[in-house]
Amino acid sequence: MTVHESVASPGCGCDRRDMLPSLISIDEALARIAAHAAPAGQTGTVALDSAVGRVLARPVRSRSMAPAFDNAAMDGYAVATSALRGPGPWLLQVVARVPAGQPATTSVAGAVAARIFTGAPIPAGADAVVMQEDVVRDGEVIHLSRRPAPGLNIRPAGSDMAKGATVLDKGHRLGPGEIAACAAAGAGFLQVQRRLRVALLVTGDEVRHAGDARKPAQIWDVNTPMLTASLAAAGVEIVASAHGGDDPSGLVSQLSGMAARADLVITTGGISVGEEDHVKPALAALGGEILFSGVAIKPGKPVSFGRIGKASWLGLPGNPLAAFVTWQIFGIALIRGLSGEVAHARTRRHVVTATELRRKPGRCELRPATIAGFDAHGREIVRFEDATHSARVGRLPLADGLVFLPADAESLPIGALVEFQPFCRS
Ligand SMILES: Nc1nc2c(c(=O)[nH]1)N[C@H]1C(S)=C(S)[C@@H](COP(=O)(O)OP(=O)(O)OC[C@H]3O[C@@H](n4cnc5c(N)ncnc54)[C@H](O)[C@@H]3O)O[C@H]1N2
Ligand code: MOO
Repeated sequence: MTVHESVASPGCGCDRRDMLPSLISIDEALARIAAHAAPAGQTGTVALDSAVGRVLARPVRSRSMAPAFDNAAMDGYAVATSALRGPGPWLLQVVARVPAGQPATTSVAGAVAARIFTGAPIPAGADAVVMQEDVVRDGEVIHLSRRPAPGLNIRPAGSDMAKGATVLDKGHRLGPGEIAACAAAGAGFLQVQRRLRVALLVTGDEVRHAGDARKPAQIWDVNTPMLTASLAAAGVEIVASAHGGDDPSGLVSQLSGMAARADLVITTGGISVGEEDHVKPALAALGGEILFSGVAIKPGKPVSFGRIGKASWLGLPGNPLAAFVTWQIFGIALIRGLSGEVAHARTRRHVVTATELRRKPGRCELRPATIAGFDAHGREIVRFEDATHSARVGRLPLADGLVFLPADAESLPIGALVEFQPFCRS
Protein backbone atom coordinates (compact mmCIF):
# COMPACT_ATOMS: atom_id res chain seq x y z
CA MET A 1 0.00 0.00 0.00
CA THR A 2 1.45 3.37 -0.94
CA VAL A 3 1.54 6.33 1.40
CA HIS A 4 -1.01 8.00 -0.83
CA GLU A 5 -3.51 5.16 -0.39
CA SER A 6 -3.01 5.04 3.34
CA VAL A 7 -4.02 8.70 3.73
CA ALA A 8 -6.81 8.82 1.17
CA SER A 9 -10.23 9.29 2.70
CA PRO A 10 -13.68 9.87 1.30
CA GLY A 11 -14.49 13.47 0.43
CA CYS A 12 -14.00 15.95 -2.36
CA GLY A 13 -10.54 14.63 -3.13
CA CYS A 14 -8.93 18.02 -3.03
CA ASP A 15 -6.27 16.71 -0.64
CA ARG A 16 -5.31 13.82 -2.87
CA ARG A 17 -1.53 13.71 -3.18
CA ASP A 18 -1.78 13.42 -6.96
CA MET A 19 -3.75 16.66 -6.96
CA LEU A 20 -1.03 18.53 -5.10
CA PRO A 21 1.88 18.89 -7.55
CA SER A 22 0.22 21.85 -9.24
CA LEU A 23 0.06 23.63 -5.90
CA ILE A 24 2.99 25.64 -4.60
CA SER A 25 4.08 26.06 -0.97
CA ILE A 26 3.21 29.04 1.23
CA ASP A 27 6.84 30.19 1.20
CA GLU A 28 7.04 29.95 -2.59
CA ALA A 29 3.81 31.97 -2.92
CA LEU A 30 5.15 34.61 -0.52
CA ALA A 31 8.42 34.73 -2.47
CA ARG A 32 6.54 35.35 -5.73
CA ILE A 33 4.53 38.11 -4.07
CA ALA A 34 7.74 39.69 -2.73
CA ALA A 35 9.38 39.48 -6.16
CA HIS A 36 6.50 41.21 -7.95
CA ALA A 37 5.13 43.64 -5.36
CA ALA A 38 7.09 46.85 -5.92
CA PRO A 39 5.83 50.18 -4.55
CA ALA A 40 4.40 52.68 -7.04
CA GLY A 41 7.30 55.01 -6.23
CA GLN A 42 5.22 58.17 -5.80
CA THR A 43 5.64 59.98 -2.53
CA GLY A 44 4.10 62.98 -0.81
CA THR A 45 4.33 65.06 2.35
CA VAL A 46 1.91 64.69 5.24
CA ALA A 47 1.59 66.47 8.56
CA LEU A 48 2.61 64.31 11.49
CA ASP A 49 -0.94 64.55 12.89
CA SER A 50 -2.36 62.73 9.88
CA ALA A 51 0.50 60.30 9.25
CA VAL A 52 -0.85 57.27 11.10
CA GLY A 53 -0.84 54.17 8.89
CA ARG A 54 1.39 55.74 6.22
CA VAL A 55 4.73 54.26 5.15
CA LEU A 56 7.82 56.47 5.44
CA ALA A 57 9.51 57.22 2.13
CA ARG A 58 12.52 59.03 3.63
CA PRO A 59 14.33 58.51 6.93
CA VAL A 60 13.49 60.82 9.82
CA ARG A 61 16.48 62.46 11.50
CA SER A 62 16.41 64.29 14.79
CA ARG A 63 16.50 68.09 14.29
CA SER A 64 18.13 68.64 17.67
CA MET A 65 19.24 66.69 20.68
CA ALA A 66 16.38 65.19 22.64
CA PRO A 67 15.97 66.40 25.24
CA ALA A 68 17.35 69.66 23.90
CA PHE A 69 18.65 70.76 27.35
CA ASP A 70 19.41 69.19 30.71
CA ASN A 71 16.15 69.21 32.66
CA ALA A 72 14.59 68.09 35.91
CA ALA A 73 12.93 64.68 36.14
CA MET A 74 11.16 65.58 39.41
CA ASP A 75 9.62 68.52 41.22
CA GLY A 76 12.14 69.53 43.88
CA TYR A 77 15.33 71.51 44.34
CA ALA A 78 18.36 71.84 42.10
CA VAL A 79 21.62 71.77 44.03
CA ALA A 80 25.38 71.69 43.41
CA THR A 81 26.59 68.47 45.07
CA SER A 82 30.19 69.72 45.27
CA ALA A 83 29.03 72.56 47.53
CA LEU A 84 27.64 70.16 50.15
CA ARG A 85 30.58 70.08 52.55
CA GLY A 86 30.89 67.65 55.48
CA PRO A 87 28.45 64.90 56.43
CA GLY A 88 25.26 67.04 56.48
CA PRO A 89 22.49 67.81 57.10
CA TRP A 90 22.78 70.98 55.03
CA LEU A 91 20.76 74.16 55.16
CA LEU A 92 20.43 75.69 51.70
CA GLN A 93 18.98 79.08 50.82
CA VAL A 94 16.40 78.92 47.96
CA VAL A 95 17.71 81.54 45.52
CA ALA A 96 15.58 80.96 42.41
CA ARG A 97 12.39 79.42 41.08
CA VAL A 98 12.47 77.63 37.70
CA PRO A 99 9.13 76.47 36.24
CA ALA A 100 8.99 74.32 33.08
CA GLY A 101 9.05 76.39 29.92
CA GLN A 102 11.21 79.18 31.34
CA PRO A 103 14.96 79.56 31.09
CA ALA A 104 16.95 79.33 34.33
CA THR A 105 18.45 82.81 34.75
CA THR A 106 20.02 82.40 38.20
CA SER A 107 22.89 80.00 38.71
CA VAL A 108 23.25 77.70 41.68
CA ALA A 109 26.63 78.71 43.01
CA GLY A 110 27.68 77.33 46.37
CA ALA A 111 25.45 76.03 49.16
CA VAL A 112 22.16 77.27 47.73
CA ALA A 113 19.22 75.63 45.92
CA ALA A 114 16.79 76.52 43.15
CA ARG A 115 13.14 75.51 43.40
CA ILE A 116 12.57 73.51 40.20
CA PHE A 117 9.72 71.68 38.49
CA THR A 118 9.65 68.59 36.26
CA GLY A 119 10.84 69.47 32.76
CA ALA A 120 12.43 72.80 33.74
CA PRO A 121 16.02 73.51 32.61
CA ILE A 122 18.73 72.84 35.17
CA PRO A 123 20.32 76.12 36.33
CA ALA A 124 24.04 76.60 35.71
CA GLY A 125 26.10 75.16 38.55
CA ALA A 126 23.50 72.59 39.67
CA ASP A 127 24.18 68.89 39.07
CA ALA A 128 21.36 67.16 40.99
CA VAL A 129 17.66 67.56 41.71
CA VAL A 130 16.43 66.47 45.13
CA MET A 131 12.75 65.48 45.21
CA GLN A 132 10.68 67.83 47.33
CA GLU A 133 9.55 64.85 49.46
CA ASP A 134 13.21 64.40 50.56
CA VAL A 135 13.72 67.89 52.00
CA VAL A 136 12.10 69.96 54.73
CA ARG A 137 11.33 73.49 53.65
CA ASP A 138 11.39 76.25 56.22
CA GLY A 139 10.61 79.65 54.67
CA GLU A 140 13.30 80.32 52.06
CA VAL A 141 15.60 77.56 53.37
CA ILE A 142 15.59 73.80 52.78
CA HIS A 143 17.00 71.16 55.13
CA LEU A 144 18.69 68.36 53.23
CA SER A 145 19.90 65.37 55.23
CA ARG A 146 21.01 62.83 52.58
CA ARG A 147 23.77 63.56 50.05
CA PRO A 148 22.41 63.38 46.48
CA ALA A 149 24.55 61.65 43.85
CA PRO A 150 25.70 63.87 40.98
CA GLY A 151 23.20 63.58 38.12
CA LEU A 152 20.31 62.59 40.42
CA ASN A 153 16.94 63.27 38.73
CA ILE A 154 18.51 65.07 35.77
CA ARG A 155 17.58 64.12 32.20
CA PRO A 156 20.73 65.01 30.25
CA ALA A 157 20.51 66.77 26.88
CA GLY A 158 20.76 64.23 24.05
CA SER A 159 20.13 61.23 26.32
CA ASP A 160 17.17 60.16 24.13
CA MET A 161 18.39 61.28 20.67
CA ALA A 162 21.58 62.83 19.34
CA LYS A 163 21.18 65.72 16.86
CA GLY A 164 20.95 64.28 13.33
CA ALA A 165 20.44 60.71 14.57
CA THR A 166 18.25 58.49 12.38
CA VAL A 167 15.10 58.01 14.38
CA LEU A 168 13.23 55.96 11.79
CA ASP A 169 14.31 54.49 8.47
CA LYS A 170 12.23 54.58 5.32
CA GLY A 171 9.83 51.71 4.93
CA HIS A 172 8.37 51.88 8.43
CA ARG A 173 4.62 52.03 8.80
CA LEU A 174 3.72 54.81 11.19
CA GLY A 175 1.89 53.78 14.33
CA PRO A 176 1.61 55.68 17.61
CA GLY A 177 5.11 54.65 18.76
CA GLU A 178 6.76 55.77 15.50
CA ILE A 179 4.79 59.04 15.58
CA ALA A 180 5.94 59.70 19.15
CA ALA A 181 9.59 59.29 18.09
CA CYS A 182 9.08 61.59 15.06
CA ALA A 183 7.49 64.26 17.25
CA ALA A 184 10.37 64.11 19.74
CA ALA A 185 12.74 64.50 16.77
CA GLY A 186 10.89 67.67 15.68
CA ALA A 187 9.58 66.18 12.44
CA GLY A 188 6.29 68.04 11.90
CA PHE A 189 5.98 66.83 8.30
CA LEU A 190 6.96 63.49 6.85
CA GLN A 191 7.73 62.22 3.37
CA VAL A 192 5.54 59.15 2.85
CA GLN A 193 4.62 56.69 0.12
CA ARG A 194 1.43 57.44 -1.77
CA ARG A 195 -1.50 55.53 -0.29
CA LEU A 196 -2.20 52.32 -2.14
CA ARG A 197 -5.33 52.36 -4.31
CA VAL A 198 -7.29 49.17 -3.91
CA ALA A 199 -10.40 47.91 -5.72
CA LEU A 200 -12.53 45.10 -4.34
CA LEU A 201 -14.73 42.84 -6.47
CA VAL A 202 -16.76 40.27 -4.55
CA THR A 203 -18.30 37.78 -6.97
CA GLY A 204 -21.15 35.30 -6.83
CA ASP A 205 -24.78 35.40 -8.03
CA GLU A 206 -25.89 34.05 -4.65
CA VAL A 207 -24.36 36.88 -2.62
CA ARG A 208 -26.56 39.58 -1.03
CA HIS A 209 -25.62 42.48 1.22
CA ALA A 210 -25.51 41.38 4.88
CA GLY A 211 -28.92 41.74 6.49
CA ASP A 212 -30.83 42.32 3.22
CA ALA A 213 -33.82 40.16 2.29
CA ARG A 214 -32.71 36.89 0.69
CA LYS A 215 -34.42 34.53 -1.70
CA PRO A 216 -33.95 30.79 -1.20
CA ALA A 217 -30.35 29.75 -1.99
CA GLN A 218 -29.03 33.27 -1.53
CA ILE A 219 -26.48 34.09 1.18
CA TRP A 220 -25.28 37.15 3.04
CA ASP A 221 -22.03 38.67 1.88
CA VAL A 222 -19.29 38.11 4.45
CA ASN A 223 -16.32 38.94 2.26
CA THR A 224 -17.10 42.58 1.43
CA PRO A 225 -17.45 43.74 5.04
CA MET A 226 -14.56 41.56 6.20
CA LEU A 227 -12.17 42.81 3.52
CA THR A 228 -13.37 46.40 3.75
CA ALA A 229 -12.51 46.29 7.44
CA SER A 230 -9.14 44.68 6.71
CA LEU A 231 -8.32 47.28 4.05
CA ALA A 232 -9.34 50.16 6.29
CA ALA A 233 -7.06 48.80 9.02
CA ALA A 234 -4.25 48.48 6.47
CA GLY A 235 -4.50 52.22 5.69
CA VAL A 236 -5.18 51.88 1.95
CA GLU A 237 -7.57 53.92 -0.17
CA ILE A 238 -10.51 51.85 -1.41
CA VAL A 239 -11.14 53.34 -4.87
CA ALA A 240 -13.90 50.91 -5.85
CA SER A 241 -15.95 48.20 -4.19
CA ALA A 242 -18.44 46.23 -6.23
CA HIS A 243 -20.39 43.03 -6.44
CA GLY A 244 -19.88 40.93 -9.56
CA GLY A 245 -22.27 38.31 -10.91
CA ASP A 246 -21.18 34.97 -12.32
CA ASP A 247 -21.20 36.48 -15.75
CA PRO A 248 -17.99 36.39 -17.83
CA SER A 249 -18.47 39.56 -19.87
CA GLY A 250 -19.63 41.57 -16.84
CA LEU A 251 -16.53 40.48 -14.91
CA VAL A 252 -14.27 41.44 -17.83
CA SER A 253 -15.63 44.95 -17.87
CA GLN A 254 -15.60 45.32 -14.06
CA LEU A 255 -12.02 44.03 -13.79
CA SER A 256 -10.74 46.20 -16.61
CA GLY A 257 -12.31 49.33 -15.08
CA MET A 258 -10.86 48.51 -11.66
CA ALA A 259 -7.38 47.68 -13.01
CA ALA A 260 -7.26 51.09 -14.70
CA ARG A 261 -7.86 52.90 -11.40
CA ALA A 262 -6.19 50.75 -8.78
CA ASP A 263 -2.74 49.52 -7.81
CA LEU A 264 -4.33 46.33 -6.55
CA VAL A 265 -7.53 44.54 -7.51
CA ILE A 266 -8.81 42.01 -5.02
CA THR A 267 -11.47 39.53 -6.08
CA THR A 268 -13.24 36.89 -4.02
CA GLY A 269 -14.89 33.76 -5.36
CA GLY A 270 -15.06 32.38 -8.86
CA ILE A 271 -11.51 31.01 -8.97
CA SER A 272 -12.07 27.30 -8.47
CA VAL A 273 -12.51 24.75 -11.25
CA GLY A 274 -16.28 24.79 -11.87
CA GLU A 275 -17.80 26.22 -15.03
CA GLU A 276 -19.35 28.96 -12.87
CA ASP A 277 -15.86 30.15 -11.88
CA HIS A 278 -15.22 33.02 -14.30
CA VAL A 279 -12.56 35.18 -12.70
CA LYS A 280 -9.47 33.56 -14.23
CA PRO A 281 -11.01 33.37 -17.72
CA ALA A 282 -11.91 37.07 -17.39
CA LEU A 283 -8.32 37.80 -16.42
CA ALA A 284 -7.10 35.84 -19.47
CA ALA A 285 -9.50 37.78 -21.72
CA LEU A 286 -7.90 40.98 -20.47
CA GLY A 287 -4.38 39.70 -21.22
CA GLY A 288 -3.63 39.37 -17.51
CA GLU A 289 -0.78 37.33 -16.14
CA ILE A 290 -1.14 34.66 -13.48
CA LEU A 291 1.92 34.37 -11.24
CA PHE A 292 0.48 31.58 -9.14
CA SER A 293 -2.83 29.85 -8.85
CA GLY A 294 -3.19 27.34 -6.07
CA VAL A 295 -1.24 26.97 -2.83
CA ALA A 296 -0.96 23.75 -0.81
CA ILE A 297 -2.92 25.06 2.14
CA LYS A 298 -6.25 24.41 3.74
CA PRO A 299 -8.34 26.48 3.69
CA GLY A 300 -7.61 28.69 0.72
CA LYS A 301 -6.17 26.29 -1.84
CA PRO A 302 -7.34 28.24 -4.93
CA VAL A 303 -5.77 31.55 -3.83
CA SER A 304 -4.20 33.21 -6.86
CA PHE A 305 -1.96 36.14 -7.67
CA GLY A 306 -1.14 37.95 -10.89
CA ARG A 307 -1.43 41.17 -12.81
CA ILE A 308 -4.04 42.90 -14.93
CA GLY A 309 -2.24 45.59 -16.91
CA LYS A 310 -0.27 47.65 -14.39
CA ALA A 311 -2.39 46.53 -11.43
CA SER A 312 -1.64 43.57 -9.18
CA TRP A 313 -4.42 41.06 -8.72
CA LEU A 314 -5.12 38.93 -5.68
CA GLY A 315 -7.78 36.28 -6.16
CA LEU A 316 -9.14 35.09 -2.84
CA PRO A 317 -11.45 32.08 -2.54
CA GLY A 318 -15.16 32.69 -2.01
CA ASN A 319 -15.45 30.61 1.15
CA PRO A 320 -15.28 33.26 3.90
CA LEU A 321 -12.82 31.52 6.21
CA ALA A 322 -10.60 30.73 3.21
CA ALA A 323 -10.78 34.39 2.17
CA PHE A 324 -9.97 35.53 5.70
CA VAL A 325 -7.01 33.16 6.09
CA THR A 326 -5.52 33.89 2.67
CA TRP A 327 -5.91 37.61 3.33
CA GLN A 328 -3.98 37.22 6.59
CA ILE A 329 -1.16 35.27 4.95
CA PHE A 330 -0.91 36.68 1.42
CA GLY A 331 -3.03 39.85 1.34
CA ILE A 332 -1.18 41.59 4.14
CA ALA A 333 2.21 40.57 2.67
CA LEU A 334 1.14 41.96 -0.71
CA ILE A 335 -0.12 45.25 0.76
CA ARG A 336 3.18 45.63 2.61
CA GLY A 337 5.22 45.00 -0.53
CA LEU A 338 3.16 47.37 -2.68
CA SER A 339 3.32 50.04 0.02
CA GLY A 340 7.11 49.90 0.22
CA GLU A 341 7.01 48.65 3.78
CA VAL A 342 10.24 47.00 4.92
CA ALA A 343 10.10 43.26 5.48
CA HIS A 344 8.88 42.60 8.96
CA ALA A 345 10.63 40.48 11.49
CA ARG A 346 9.20 36.98 11.34
CA THR A 347 5.65 37.20 12.55
CA ARG A 348 5.30 33.49 13.29
CA ARG A 349 6.27 32.01 16.62
CA HIS A 350 6.23 28.56 18.17
CA VAL A 351 3.48 27.39 20.49
CA VAL A 352 2.40 23.98 21.79
CA THR A 353 -0.80 22.07 21.14
CA ALA A 354 -3.31 21.54 23.95
CA THR A 355 -4.70 18.22 22.75
CA GLU A 356 -3.70 15.25 20.64
CA LEU A 357 -4.47 15.71 16.95
CA ARG A 358 -5.35 13.33 14.14
CA ARG A 359 -5.83 14.70 10.65
CA LYS A 360 -5.68 13.97 6.98
CA PRO A 361 -2.23 14.91 5.67
CA GLY A 362 -1.78 16.62 2.32
CA ARG A 363 -1.96 20.38 2.62
CA CYS A 364 -0.55 22.60 5.34
CA GLU A 365 -3.56 23.51 7.46
CA LEU A 366 -4.05 26.99 8.85
CA ARG A 367 -6.57 26.72 11.65
CA PRO A 368 -7.90 29.62 13.67
CA ALA A 369 -6.52 29.09 17.15
CA THR A 370 -6.79 30.60 20.59
CA ILE A 371 -3.94 31.09 23.02
CA ALA A 372 -5.25 29.21 26.05
CA GLY A 373 -2.42 29.82 28.52
CA PHE A 374 1.11 28.62 29.26
CA ASP A 375 2.62 25.23 30.04
CA ALA A 376 5.07 24.50 32.87
CA HIS A 377 7.96 25.67 30.65
CA GLY A 378 6.30 29.01 29.94
CA ARG A 379 5.39 28.06 26.37
CA GLU A 380 2.08 29.25 24.98
CA ILE A 381 -0.59 26.57 24.57
CA VAL A 382 -3.05 26.83 21.67
CA ARG A 383 -6.50 25.36 21.24
CA PHE A 384 -8.28 24.99 17.92
CA GLU A 385 -11.21 23.21 16.31
CA ASP A 386 -10.70 19.57 15.36
CA ALA A 387 -11.38 20.23 11.67
CA THR A 388 -11.13 23.09 9.20
CA HIS A 389 -14.42 24.30 7.72
CA SER A 390 -13.65 26.91 5.12
CA ALA A 391 -17.19 28.35 5.10
CA ARG A 392 -17.47 28.85 8.88
CA VAL A 393 -16.56 32.14 10.52
CA GLY A 394 -18.84 31.93 13.57
CA ARG A 395 -15.99 31.11 15.95
CA LEU A 396 -13.47 33.51 14.41
CA PRO A 397 -14.02 36.15 17.12
CA LEU A 398 -12.61 33.66 19.65
CA ALA A 399 -9.38 33.13 17.75
CA ASP A 400 -6.10 34.98 18.24
CA GLY A 401 -4.32 33.77 15.12
CA LEU A 402 -3.59 30.84 12.85
CA VAL A 403 -1.84 27.65 13.80
CA PHE A 404 0.17 25.94 11.03
CA LEU A 405 -0.39 22.17 10.99
CA PRO A 406 2.40 20.68 8.86
CA ALA A 407 1.34 19.17 5.54
CA ASP A 408 2.63 15.68 6.30
CA ALA A 409 1.55 15.36 9.92
CA GLU A 410 -1.11 12.68 10.26
CA SER A 411 -1.04 12.92 14.04
CA LEU A 412 0.48 15.23 16.62
CA PRO A 413 0.83 14.45 20.33
CA ILE A 414 -0.27 16.83 23.11
CA GLY A 415 2.45 19.46 23.55
CA ALA A 416 3.68 19.28 19.94
CA LEU A 417 5.56 22.39 18.82
CA VAL A 418 3.70 24.13 15.98
CA GLU A 419 3.97 27.51 14.28
CA PHE A 420 1.47 30.24 15.12
CA GLN A 421 0.86 33.55 13.37
CA PRO A 422 -1.18 36.12 15.31
CA PHE A 423 -3.91 37.91 13.39
CA CYS A 424 -2.88 41.25 12.02
CA ARG A 425 -5.54 43.65 13.24
CA SER A 426 -4.04 46.68 11.59
N1 LIG B 1 -14.38 20.33 -7.93
C1 LIG B 1 -13.80 21.15 -7.07
N2 LIG B 1 -14.55 22.00 -6.39
C2 LIG B 1 -13.98 22.81 -5.51
C3 LIG B 1 -12.59 22.73 -5.30
C4 LIG B 1 -11.82 21.83 -6.04
O1 LIG B 1 -10.58 21.74 -5.91
N3 LIG B 1 -12.47 21.06 -6.94
N4 LIG B 1 -12.05 23.54 -4.37
C5 LIG B 1 -12.91 23.91 -3.28
C6 LIG B 1 -12.26 24.86 -2.46
S1 LIG B 1 -10.96 24.27 -1.53
C7 LIG B 1 -12.66 26.15 -2.35
S2 LIG B 1 -11.91 27.22 -1.22
C8 LIG B 1 -13.74 26.68 -3.14
C9 LIG B 1 -13.29 28.01 -3.75
O2 LIG B 1 -14.14 28.35 -4.72
P1 LIG B 1 -14.20 29.79 -5.34
O3 LIG B 1 -13.09 30.62 -4.86
O4 LIG B 1 -14.35 29.63 -6.78
O5 LIG B 1 -15.48 30.42 -4.67
P2 LIG B 1 -17.00 30.23 -5.04
O6 LIG B 1 -17.22 28.93 -5.68
O7 LIG B 1 -17.43 31.45 -5.72
O8 LIG B 1 -17.60 30.22 -3.57
C10 LIG B 1 -17.24 29.23 -2.64
C11 LIG B 1 -18.22 29.26 -1.48
O9 LIG B 1 -18.16 30.48 -0.80
C12 LIG B 1 -19.42 31.13 -0.76
N5 LIG B 1 -19.21 32.57 -0.92
C13 LIG B 1 -18.73 33.17 -2.02
N6 LIG B 1 -18.65 34.49 -1.84
C14 LIG B 1 -19.10 34.73 -0.60
C15 LIG B 1 -19.28 35.92 0.17
N7 LIG B 1 -18.96 37.12 -0.34
N8 LIG B 1 -19.77 35.80 1.41
C16 LIG B 1 -20.10 34.60 1.92
N9 LIG B 1 -19.94 33.44 1.25
C17 LIG B 1 -19.47 33.50 0.00
C18 LIG B 1 -20.15 30.54 -1.92
O10 LIG B 1 -21.53 30.64 -1.78
C19 LIG B 1 -19.65 29.11 -1.91
O11 LIG B 1 -20.36 28.36 -0.92
O12 LIG B 1 -14.11 25.79 -4.15
C20 LIG B 1 -14.26 24.44 -3.73
N10 LIG B 1 -14.76 23.68 -4.80
O1 MOO C 1 -10.11 24.20 1.39
MO1 MOO C 1 -10.86 25.55 0.38
O2 MOO C 1 -9.32 25.98 0.04
O3 MOO C 1 -12.34 25.25 1.04
O4 MOO C 1 -10.83 26.79 1.53
